[in-house]
Amino acid sequence: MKVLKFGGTSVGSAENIKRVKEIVLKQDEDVVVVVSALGGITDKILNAARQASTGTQNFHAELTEIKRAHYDAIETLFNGTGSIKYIVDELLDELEQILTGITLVGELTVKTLDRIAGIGERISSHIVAQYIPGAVRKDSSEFIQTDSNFGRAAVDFKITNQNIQKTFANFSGVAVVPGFISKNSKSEFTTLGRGGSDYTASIIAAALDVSSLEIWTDVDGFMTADPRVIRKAYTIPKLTYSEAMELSHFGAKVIYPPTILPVYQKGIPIQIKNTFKPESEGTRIIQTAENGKERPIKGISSISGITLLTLQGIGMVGVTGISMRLFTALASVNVNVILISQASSENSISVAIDEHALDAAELAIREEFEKEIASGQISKIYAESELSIVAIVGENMKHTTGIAGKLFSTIGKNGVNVIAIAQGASELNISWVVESRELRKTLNVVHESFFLSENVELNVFLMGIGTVGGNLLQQLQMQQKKLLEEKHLKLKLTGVANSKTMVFDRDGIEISTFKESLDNSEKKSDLTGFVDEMRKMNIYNSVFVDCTASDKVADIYKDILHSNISIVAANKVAASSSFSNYSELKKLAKQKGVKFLFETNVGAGLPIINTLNDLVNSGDKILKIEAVLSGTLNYIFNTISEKVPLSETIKRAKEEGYSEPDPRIDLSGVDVARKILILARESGYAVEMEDINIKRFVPDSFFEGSLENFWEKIKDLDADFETKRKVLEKENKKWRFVAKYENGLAEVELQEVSSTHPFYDLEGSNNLVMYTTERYQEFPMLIKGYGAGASVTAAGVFADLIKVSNI
Ligand SMILES: NC(=O)C1=CN([C@@H]2O[C@H](COP(=O)(O)OP(=O)(O)OC[C@H]3O[C@@H](n4cnc5c(N)ncnc54)[C@H](OP(=O)(O)O)[C@@H]3O)[C@@H](O)[C@H]2O)C=CC1
Ligand SMILES: N[C@@H](CC=O)C(=O)O
Repeated sequence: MKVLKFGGTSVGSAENIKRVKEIVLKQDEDVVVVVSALGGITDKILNAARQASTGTQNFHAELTEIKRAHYDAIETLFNGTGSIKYIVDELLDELEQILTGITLVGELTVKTLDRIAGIGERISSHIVAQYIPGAVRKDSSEFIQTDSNFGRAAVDFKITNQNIQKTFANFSGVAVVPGFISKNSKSEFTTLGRGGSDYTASIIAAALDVSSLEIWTDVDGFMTADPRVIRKAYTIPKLTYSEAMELSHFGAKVIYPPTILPVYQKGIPIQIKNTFKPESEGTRIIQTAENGKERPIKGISSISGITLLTLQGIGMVGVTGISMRLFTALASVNVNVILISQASSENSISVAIDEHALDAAELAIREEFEKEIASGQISKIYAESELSIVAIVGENMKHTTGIAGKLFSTIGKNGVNVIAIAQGASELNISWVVESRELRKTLNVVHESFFLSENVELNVFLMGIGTVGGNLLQQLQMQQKKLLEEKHLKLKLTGVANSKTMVFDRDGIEISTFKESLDNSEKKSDLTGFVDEMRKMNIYNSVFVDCTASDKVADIYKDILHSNISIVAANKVAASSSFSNYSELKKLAKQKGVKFLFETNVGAGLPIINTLNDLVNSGDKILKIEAVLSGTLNYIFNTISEKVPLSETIKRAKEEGYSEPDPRIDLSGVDVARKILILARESGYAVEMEDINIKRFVPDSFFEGSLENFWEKIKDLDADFETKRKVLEKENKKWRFVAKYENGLAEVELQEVSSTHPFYDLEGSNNLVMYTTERYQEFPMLIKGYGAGASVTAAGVFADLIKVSNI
C-alpha cells in the first residue's frame, strides 16, 4: 500500500482533479489518497471568518467565491448531476451558518476557526472520492485524534494509530481522505497546522507501514536553491530525512516539516512528485546518504523577514542561566528562535526571530532581565532588522573539511557582510545572517561555487566599444567556447555602453549582435546609472572594463571597487591621476578582495607592468627605466619620409588604431608621461605628473583650440620637419621619443639616436623598455614588441580579465 497526497494546486481546478485521477488510476497497489482543499480555499475561509468577526456581512464576497470555485469544479467533473451537489451544498451551508454565527457574536475563537478551517478539505475529499471510479471516502477527523490545542493540535499517536489500523484493516482499492483535519477526545474539530495535509498523509503512512509516501505538488521536488532567485537551480534527486527537514525549516516550502517525523521513524521513503510533470523524477527522501561521493552540500535555503536580537554585557560572562532565562522569556510569548549565535566569551548572545515578533520578544527580554539592565550587567539589548538567514544543508559536510572556509571566503570576496553564523555540531547545516538586500547575491555566489563549480563565471561590464573595446568583444566571442570547454571559464557580457546608450542583461548579451542591442536601447548612457545597474544586478564575479579614454569614467572607479567589482582598465587616466587617488584605488581593491588591473596602460599587450611587479615582489629594486613607450610616435618617426609628411603620419597612426582618440595626447608627450609615471609608481616611487619633465617637440600653440583646428594647423609643421629629417638622415640617426626615470627624476623627450643605440632599430609602432635593476645592472632587462594597436591591446585587456577570473 502507498499513500499519495495531493496539495491545493493539484486539486485546484476540475482540470487538475482529472490529472489526479489519472495518476491514482495508474498505481499498481492499494492507495490512500490524501487531499488538500481546492487551491486558495482555506485562505478564503480564514479571511471570511476574520471579516465575520468584525460583526459585518462583508464575508459574503469571499463566501461567494468559495461557492463558485466548488460549483465550477463539480459542474465540469459531474455535469452538475449526482449526489455530490447535495454534499457540497450541505458543507457550504454549514460554513455559511457558522460565519453568520461569528457575525452575530462578533468574536472568533480558535476553536470556531478550527470548526470551519477544514471545510475545504472535507469538500475536496468528497469531490475526488466521487470522481475516481471505485474510490471510497474515509474521514480523517474520525481517526486522527489530537489534544485541544486548536490551530495546531498535537496528535495522540497511540489512539490515532489504532484508529487508522482499524479503519484500513482489510482495505483494498482507493481511499480518499481529507488532509489537515482531526478531532479531540470530545469529538470537536481540530487542525494539524497550515500545511497539515502533508502531515495527515505521513501519519497514515506510518500507521499502516506503507511502502512509500508520495507528496504530489506543483514543483519538481526539492531544488538546490529557490528557482525564483537562482535560475540554474535544479532538482535534488535524493535527500536524507534530516536534510529535507533542515531545508524545509530554512524556507524550502516543498513539504510541511512535521511530516517527516512519522515516516522517518518507520523508515518509509518520501517521494516528492510534480502533478503537472509526473514524468519528472522528483526528490526521494530516505534514511541515509547512500553514496559517500555525493556532493557535500545538497541545497541552499533562506528565510527573509528576520530580526537579530542581541543581548550584550560583560556582566553576562561566566554567569550560568542567562541563556535559559532568555529562551524561557521568548517561549513565554511564543517567539520561535530560528538561529542562535553566541561568542565563546559569553559577552553577547544573538537570536534570530521573525521580524513580526520583535516587540513581544524585546518586551519579554527587558522584563526578564530588568535587574541586570538596571545594574549595568547587561549593557545593551539591540535589534538589527531587514535581515535574512541563509543555510547550506548536507549530511556529507561532516566528512569534508574546508566547506566553511570555502563558503565564507567566497561570500567575503563578493562583498557580502556576514552578520552572524551558526553551525550545529552535527555539521548538517551552516547558517548565517546577511542583510536582505544582499540575499540574492549571496544565494548566487554560494550556488555557483557549490553546485555549478565546474565552471567559473565572469560577468563583464564593458564601457567603450571603439578601437580597443570593439576588438576585445571580437576576441571574447571567438574564445568564449574554448575557454568554457577547456578552462571551464564562462565569460558573460552582462553590460555594455558607449557614450550614447547602454544595455544590460544578467543572462548575457549576445556578442554578435551587441551593436544592434546598443542602437535599439532606450537606456541613455549615464555613468551613475551604469554603476547602479551593476550594483542592482548584484551578481558575483563581476568586472568592469574601461575601454574609454575618459576622465569621467575614471572618476567612478572608487564607487565600482566599493561595490566589490573588479576593474580592468585600458584607460590610463586613473593610474596616472594624483598619487593619492592611484594609491587609494589600489588599497581599496585589496581591501575589497577584488582586482584593479591596467597592464595595457603601458606598452599595450606587452607584459611590462606584470614583469615590473614580479621583479619588485621578488625583492629586486628598480634603479632606472629607459623606454620608448609611444606606439604612435615611434610609428610616426619610422614612417615620416620625403613623401609622407608629419601631418600624414599622424593621420595614419590614428587610422592604424595606435593613437589616442585625441592624438594630441600622443603628440604632446602626455601619453608617454602617463606611462613613465605609472611605471615609476609600480616600481614603488611616489611620483606625481608634475614631477615629470615633458619636453615637447611640437610648439604649445598647436595644442590650443579644437581637434579640427589641430588637423588643419599641423600641416604647417610639415616643411620644418622635413628639413630636420633630411639632416637626421644624413647623420644616419633616428628620432625616438624617450622616457626615462632615474633617482626620482623623470623626463620624456625627443632624442636623435645613432645606429649604435638600442632604440635605433625599433620598428613600426614597437615599444622597448629597459629595466636596470639591482639584479639586472650590467645588462638591463629588455621587453620589446608592438606597443599599440587594437588587437594587441584588446589581447592585453583580455589577459587581465583572465587574471580576474583566477582560473
Ligand atoms: N589604441 C591603443 O593601441 C591603446 C589604447 N589604450 C587605451 O584604450 C582606451 C580606448 O582607446 P580606443 O579604443 O582607441 O578609443 P576609441 O575612441 O576608439 O573608443 C572609445 C570608446 O569609449 C566610449 N566612450 C567615451 N566616453 C564615454 C563615456 N563617458 N561613457 C561611455 N562610453 C564612452 C566611446 O563611445 P562613442 O563611440 O559613443 O564615442 C567609444 O566607444 C584609451 O584610454 C587608450 O588610451 C591603451 C593601450 C593601447
Ligand atoms: N596611443 C598610445 C596607445 C597605447 O598606449 C600609443 O601610441 O602608444
